[in-house]
Amino acid sequence: MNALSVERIFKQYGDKTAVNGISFDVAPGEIYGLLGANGAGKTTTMRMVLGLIYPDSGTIRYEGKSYGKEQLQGLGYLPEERGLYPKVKVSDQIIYLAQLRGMSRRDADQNLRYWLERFGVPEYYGKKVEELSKGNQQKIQFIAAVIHRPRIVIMDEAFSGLDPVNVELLKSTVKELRDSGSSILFSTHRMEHVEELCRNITILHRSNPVLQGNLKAIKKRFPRERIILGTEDDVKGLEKVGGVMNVKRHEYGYELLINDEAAGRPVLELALAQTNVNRFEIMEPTLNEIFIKTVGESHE
Ligand SMILES: Nc1ncnc2c1ncn2[C@@H]1O[C@H](COP(=O)(O)OP(=O)(O)OP(=O)(O)O)[C@@H](O)[C@H]1O
Repeated sequence: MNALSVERIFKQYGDKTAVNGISFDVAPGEIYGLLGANGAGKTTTMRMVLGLIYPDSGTIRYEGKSYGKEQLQGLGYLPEERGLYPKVKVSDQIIYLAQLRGMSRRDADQNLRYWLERFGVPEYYGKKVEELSKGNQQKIQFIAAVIHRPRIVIMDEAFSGLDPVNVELLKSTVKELRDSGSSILFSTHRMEHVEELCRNITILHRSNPVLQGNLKAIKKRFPRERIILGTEDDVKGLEKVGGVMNVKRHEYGYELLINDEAAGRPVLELALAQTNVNRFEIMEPTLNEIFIKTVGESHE
């Protein structure tokens, strides 16, 4: 059974449609990517999933059931706008939040200590939030979202404002949550994070779902338009090969834009006839390229 099933949800604010009939399913132990430009409808969708606002129509099911107290306790939320109390001690507010979600004080305390250790900051237990840097406050916000071991975690821009070391730390934690069976609905503008974490995605554009499905399958549907050619020396005549649209010289060799994958073989043969080739790859489109194409095209 799906952890989360969203079926044709709509949300209107006055005459502005914020979410126009989006459906998707998230399996247990899956990280699902919700993508879209600013204002596309991601946060509104997440708020509906969280039960903070109601859809005008459509249904949301949590492990097959509709929203109730038990579902609320099974949800965790990392909001885009961080919402901790600056003057309150980390331990007081995290334990309070965990208790609101049905956890005993003792378990909450134990979990909080585990997570602070996990993030390498056990000394924050007794500190006020305002005493921590922005990035470290974010770790505490992350702990607030997962302290009660929710089965479904909703993360809006989970890694924004973090340095690269802490991005890696939180990323590994998100994978750990997934591997322990939690389902994660994940929104971000950082496509490389989606490529690394998400199995299935929805791209929203101006409130509408415009591209949806398994990320690997989506990538197969888009043509390969780039060749990476690693060479030791110059290669002459690459721009004359049929199907080659553009040739860029880099430190490592060449990057070629092509309009036909069949250009690959003659490009490789031409290079091999002139020098050693240490890398040759007809690249899959990146999610970033797919995103720009999709959103650009439907914009037109
Ligand atoms: N409470 C509200 N009242 C009126 N309009 C709203 C409200 N909430 C959202 N909207 C509108 O709905 C649309 C979708 O907004 P939403 O915040 O869901 O986008 P988003 O994809 O999360 O954007 P971002 O990436 O900038 O966070 C926007 O046009 C926004 O202005």
